[in-house]
Amino acid sequence: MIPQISDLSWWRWVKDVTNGETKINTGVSVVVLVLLTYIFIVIGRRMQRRNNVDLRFPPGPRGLPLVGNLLSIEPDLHKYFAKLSKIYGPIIKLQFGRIHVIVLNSSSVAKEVLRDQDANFATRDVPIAVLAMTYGGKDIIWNHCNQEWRKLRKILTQELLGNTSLGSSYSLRRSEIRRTVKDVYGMIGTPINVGEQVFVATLNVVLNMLWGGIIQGDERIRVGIELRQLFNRSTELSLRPNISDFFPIFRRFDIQGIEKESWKIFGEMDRMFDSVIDQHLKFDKENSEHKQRSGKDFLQFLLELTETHDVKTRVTMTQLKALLQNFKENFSTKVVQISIECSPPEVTNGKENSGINFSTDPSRSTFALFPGFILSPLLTDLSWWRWVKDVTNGETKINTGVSVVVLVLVTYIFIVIGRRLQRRNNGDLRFPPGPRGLPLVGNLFSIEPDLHKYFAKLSKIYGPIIKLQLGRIHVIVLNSSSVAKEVLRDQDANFATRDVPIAVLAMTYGGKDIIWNHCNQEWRKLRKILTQELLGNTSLGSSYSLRRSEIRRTVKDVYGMIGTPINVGKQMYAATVNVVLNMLWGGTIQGDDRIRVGIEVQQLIDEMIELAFKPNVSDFFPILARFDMQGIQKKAWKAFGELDRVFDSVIDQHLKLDKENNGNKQRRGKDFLHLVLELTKKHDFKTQVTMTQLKALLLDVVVAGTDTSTTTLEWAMSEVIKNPEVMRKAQQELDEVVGKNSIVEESHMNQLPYLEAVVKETLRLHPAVPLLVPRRSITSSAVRGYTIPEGSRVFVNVWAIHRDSDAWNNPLVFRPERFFSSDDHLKKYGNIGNNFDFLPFGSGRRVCAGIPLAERLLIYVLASLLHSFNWKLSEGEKLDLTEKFGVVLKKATPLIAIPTPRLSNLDFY
Ligand code: HEM
Repeated sequence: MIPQISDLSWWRWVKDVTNGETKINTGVSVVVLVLLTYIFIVIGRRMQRRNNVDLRFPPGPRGLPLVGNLLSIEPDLHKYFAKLSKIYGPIIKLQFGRIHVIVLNSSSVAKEVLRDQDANFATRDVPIAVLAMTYGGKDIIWNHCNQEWRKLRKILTQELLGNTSLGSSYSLRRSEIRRTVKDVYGMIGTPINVGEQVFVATLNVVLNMLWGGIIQGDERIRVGIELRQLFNRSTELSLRPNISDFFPIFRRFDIQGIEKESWKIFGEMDRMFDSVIDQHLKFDKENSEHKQRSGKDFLQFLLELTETHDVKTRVTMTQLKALLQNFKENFSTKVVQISIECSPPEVTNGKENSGINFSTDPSRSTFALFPGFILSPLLTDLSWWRWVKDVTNGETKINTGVSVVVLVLVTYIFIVIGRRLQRRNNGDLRFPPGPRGLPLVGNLFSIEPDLHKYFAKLSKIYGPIIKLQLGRIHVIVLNSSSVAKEVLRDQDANFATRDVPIAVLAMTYGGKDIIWNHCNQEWRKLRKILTQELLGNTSLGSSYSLRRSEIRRTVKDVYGMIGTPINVGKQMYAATVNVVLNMLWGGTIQGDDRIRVGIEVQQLIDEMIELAFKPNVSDFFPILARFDMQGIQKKAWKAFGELDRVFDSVIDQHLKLDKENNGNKQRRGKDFLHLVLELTKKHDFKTQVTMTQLKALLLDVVVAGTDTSTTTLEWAMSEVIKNPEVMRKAQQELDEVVGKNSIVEESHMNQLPYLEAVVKETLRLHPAVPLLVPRRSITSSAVRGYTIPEGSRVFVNVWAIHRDSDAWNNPLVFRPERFFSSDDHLKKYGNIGNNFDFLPFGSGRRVCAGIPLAERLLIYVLASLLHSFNWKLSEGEKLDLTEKFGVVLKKATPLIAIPTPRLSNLDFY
């Protein structure tokens, strides 16, 4: 691709040829450039659209270019959507400008979205006007599903609207309701505006609960009226369709003045809240010794929370005011009017539409000012277009040549200006800092192969959170434990999906496994099966014999090579793969057959991991995906097909064996395959597993479990050999716990704290997955005050966090003892995933699902090798600890070491 761009010979024809000189013909070049750009954009969009066809969007009416369905929607949206659903079915898609709109019209699809995929749909799309009026969307209604939202919601539902609190504010409600009844009684026999009466009563009740403890009488009524006006204006503005929402590039023009008006209302409302708060604080100061006297209203309660030192409940002044804002729904006239409309006819004395019919009065309808009405004059009045007429002969015929050029130029200018504006707008959003990239490719050409080190280097310049642009992908890298905590704990739900590379999609049954699935019901089910059914204590206990036999075989194999240099990594790899495969289907295939299948699976998995993480142009520029320029997708499909056939054949063997041994199933011992095949026969939707899901599960265990464990073991052996004192202490512990007249069993694991510390220290200094498995942000959010755009690929640089000298003493030194010392952070260790200085298995809901097996396996293998043998390097050999970056951080050169036996009883080998 690069040579083609730099070879500009094709460009030379643009030279001015009329006088034979080599000067560039500027006029022609500009037109050609514009035309090419236009053609490129049109083709790009076509291809993207074709690609999207594969995605299969929900059906819906076709829209116009640019505006989509904006001009065809009807004012009563709810009825319009219901009408469409009769044609297109219960789930429909429309396009409002740049916004994809999805409408769910039946309870079953609503259930799928609101219950099964709740986490994915739990944020809101904040209109620009609302953003201005809600402290940047910091209230409960508009906030993302983050820690702040959780805290505010908890305060509202448990503290303010909890049973006790509501009970104690009953007198405030009662007095207002009684007053309303009295007011109505004063008007009996005469027509009254019921909506107005209900509204005043509601307003007074809510204000009394909010700050009735301090502000009373006329002052409260004045504040109430003012607030009511402000709230009504703000509700009207936030619901008014805004061109800036549909076409974000127009935002800076604020064509309808909605944003300006919103800021004005917000300013007035904020001042009003400030004044009420000031009155409260003043009152508190003056009556400091009699605080209880006036009873606790909500505001007083919230103000106390601003002073608490407990971060879990402390609220900032902004959050307090955002919470007060949320009571505005109680003031909305809309609510009252709807309730009246829904009342039986006798309430309104049989008169329909008594001036307050919300849905049929277009002047009051929310959608009366829909952009269709704003855009249509512009689009229908085409007089501005008439100058394109051919004026040379006075006729009114359109001059096609001129029109095409003008159209192309206008489109081009429009696109360029649009992009500029968007870029400037993005400036307001304040993305995390990072190195400047080139147009189109971003930072693709400046990244270095050892990504973890490159990111760590950048973080020294730009700080703990950085942004890069790789083609079309926004890449966010978190390099410190505190930002990692903000993302993986505080905003876990928003970062709990993964960005699936195209090759992975091909190799994981369309991303249907645990690792790559979205955070949906399928993922939850498979994860539960893996962690509870397959890796639960009982199941792991009953598969111990399968692990034990493999480890004993490895010890025997090593014994066969004593005194000679052996490739430790290779041995570890064979041991781990055999253990994992034995647990997967050791009860099904045995002997040579299992070894043959093992080798085949090993090769395929190696190939698949390499393909999955190879930089792929199709990932960086999705419109090029259909060309598969590097042939990665093709290779991925091939490898996947082969592995799928292996899985099918093992499953077939299992089913055949089942048939042959009908009624005698227990004989074989329960391997994973047996357990999951049982689940395919279930009729309970919650636990039933399809064949595809079964194979996706097998795939995950092999992919996630083998390379990570092998690599960690090779690093651990390297560090132990490099630090003889560590080897001595570990062996001493083994001799004390196991003794030299016995062999290591898994039951010893809990009594080997030093060896456990060796494993932890290995995972700290050489985290197997140095950047975790990248996450993807579901919606735009703020981290450390920076905007993380929706759909960003997020890397957590665990390698850098584990070497941070603020968290670790002498971080580059291998010292297992630090896990016992009180001065190092890891005295807290034990809570994997909660200590953000130590994240070898990640954290949050996507934390590694294989921790119980990984822990057992790592300590058990290491203990067996150190208990049975002494290890040293060959004479003159130097230990090379250079890393080789990949999704799994391996040793660049294999560890070659010589084992010598430690146990005198040959039966132990
Ligand atoms: C030394 C051993 C291992 C290490 C260091 C390790 C590390 C990790 C890491 C860092 C992640 C990503 C977590 C995140 O995004 O926050 C992960 C995910 C995962 N690991 Fe492991 N892992 C190991 C062993 C295993 C084993 C033995 C299994 C299976 C039996 C396994 C199964 C998984 C699965 C299924 C996921 C995806 C979880 C999800 O996305 O919900 N891992 N692992």
